[in-house]
Amino acid sequence: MTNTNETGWKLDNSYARLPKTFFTKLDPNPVSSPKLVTLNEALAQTMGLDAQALRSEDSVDIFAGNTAMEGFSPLAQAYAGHQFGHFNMLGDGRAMLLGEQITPEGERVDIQLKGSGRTPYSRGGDGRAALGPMLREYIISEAMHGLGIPTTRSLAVVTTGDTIIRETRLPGAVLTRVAASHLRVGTFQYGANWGTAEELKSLADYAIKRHYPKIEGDDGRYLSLLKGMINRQAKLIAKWQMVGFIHGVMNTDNMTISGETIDYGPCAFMDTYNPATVFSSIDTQGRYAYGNQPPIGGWNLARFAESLLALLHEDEDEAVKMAQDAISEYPEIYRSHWLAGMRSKLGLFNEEEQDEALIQDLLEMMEKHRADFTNTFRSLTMGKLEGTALFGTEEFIKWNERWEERRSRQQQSKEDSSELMRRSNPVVIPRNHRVEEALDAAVKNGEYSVMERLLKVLSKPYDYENENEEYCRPAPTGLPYRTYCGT
Ligand SMILES: Nc1ncnc2c1ncn2[C@@H]1O[C@H](COP(=O)(O)OP(=O)(O)OP(=O)(O)O)[C@@H](O)[C@H]1O
Ligand SMILES: [Mg+2]
Repeated sequence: MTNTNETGWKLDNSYARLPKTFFTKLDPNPVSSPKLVTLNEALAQTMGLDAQALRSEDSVDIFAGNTAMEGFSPLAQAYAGHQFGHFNMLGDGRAMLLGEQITPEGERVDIQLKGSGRTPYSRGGDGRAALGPMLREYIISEAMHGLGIPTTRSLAVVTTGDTIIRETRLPGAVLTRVAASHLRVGTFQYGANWGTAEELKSLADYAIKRHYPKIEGDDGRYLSLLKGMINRQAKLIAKWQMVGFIHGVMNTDNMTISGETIDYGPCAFMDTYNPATVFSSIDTQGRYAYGNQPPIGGWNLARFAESLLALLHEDEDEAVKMAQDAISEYPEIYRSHWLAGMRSKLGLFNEEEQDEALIQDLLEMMEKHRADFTNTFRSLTMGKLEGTALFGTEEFIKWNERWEERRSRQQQSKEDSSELMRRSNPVVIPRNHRVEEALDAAVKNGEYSVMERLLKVLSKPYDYENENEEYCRPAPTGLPYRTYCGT
């Protein structure tokens, strides 16, 4: 047990007060020689934690799961999930929830270790994680935060000193993840399938209290929870589409109730615009391709709705009807978030009926001419029409005239419109080859400066003052980029 007062930990564990079916308490699961390799000082500060104290041996032992914090017993959460459409019992097979930090702002955030060893939900797995994938999660989640997209955060990575065995032998690591919570659609699916109606109700009320407090105590709160989730997920997925983020494994256990992006396993950012883009080596059917993310979000929300049926109405037919009515609104809700995002990317404030056609026409040309997604919008923002064959084509020149005309048909000035574009079109994204370069240096050579530099650039992705040209270039063409779940 470690006394943690000096560090600034102010922990609670409200999750442990839920019915016991939702978790299993765990003992620490020590690793041989933990070493802190990266610490998110800015995040630590917003959480009321002292960065210096977090570097101490005692803190590193906490990050490694070697010791528990005073008065707290960690736990593994139970959940289920549809993985590539197939329903399974899952749960934290390689993670433990340490507790919830109450920040100086009064917010409650989960502190969870990922890669911390076997749990009762590990099935055949070793409960461990490799250094590369944990650093990758750190980089991409922090990049998402920089982009202004709701996401779990990364506080620290420690190496364990132990080797883990995958296709090769790899250095083991533990990531400390910070999240609004780790409640997933899969947590509700677990509650609906393996819990009693009362237990499911406790879970739903708990989720409402943490994430939808405005509806707490309302009579129709479970339907409001469903509608709130539909809106948050529609908004989240629209934001992913705006920056070309491909999650890669949108199973229902990887969709949060808070509306944060979670699980940075096989995700990656699209370079050349093509809705069929898939990076994950296991997604052979393209289920989670860029262009499929919006409908898959709807599919997952339908699974969430199913898990709530018992709470929606005592009459089953009535409950099904309520769920269906809510779910049927998702496509339109998503579309309005997507349109709003795309209008901003094109510097448009007001709404005109022809806007969707204007946007679709640009996207179609980008696909045809294999234009880089991020750099096309960056060039449009800067008014520097170079860098892609698209800009030289007659069809683009015509489109450009239409766009200019459309921009002039609004009250706001051209300068305001450009400013909106600068806020909506990132200059830098975590380019796949840049991420790989940073990981290579860290994992193979223990050299973290490449990653630190990358993180710094990614923390200000809309900074048009420093163009960071070398971080903007797409990968040299070669083999298609492949990602792996990293389990
Ligand atoms: N090495 C492992 N040992 C035991 N269980 C594992 C291991 N890797 C993954 N799992 C479990 O397999 C399931 C699906 O894994 P998935 O890749 O979605 O999650 P994850 O990356 O481990 O975690 P998270 O969703 O929390 O980011 C989860 O229940 C996870 O805990
Ligand atoms: Mg997962």
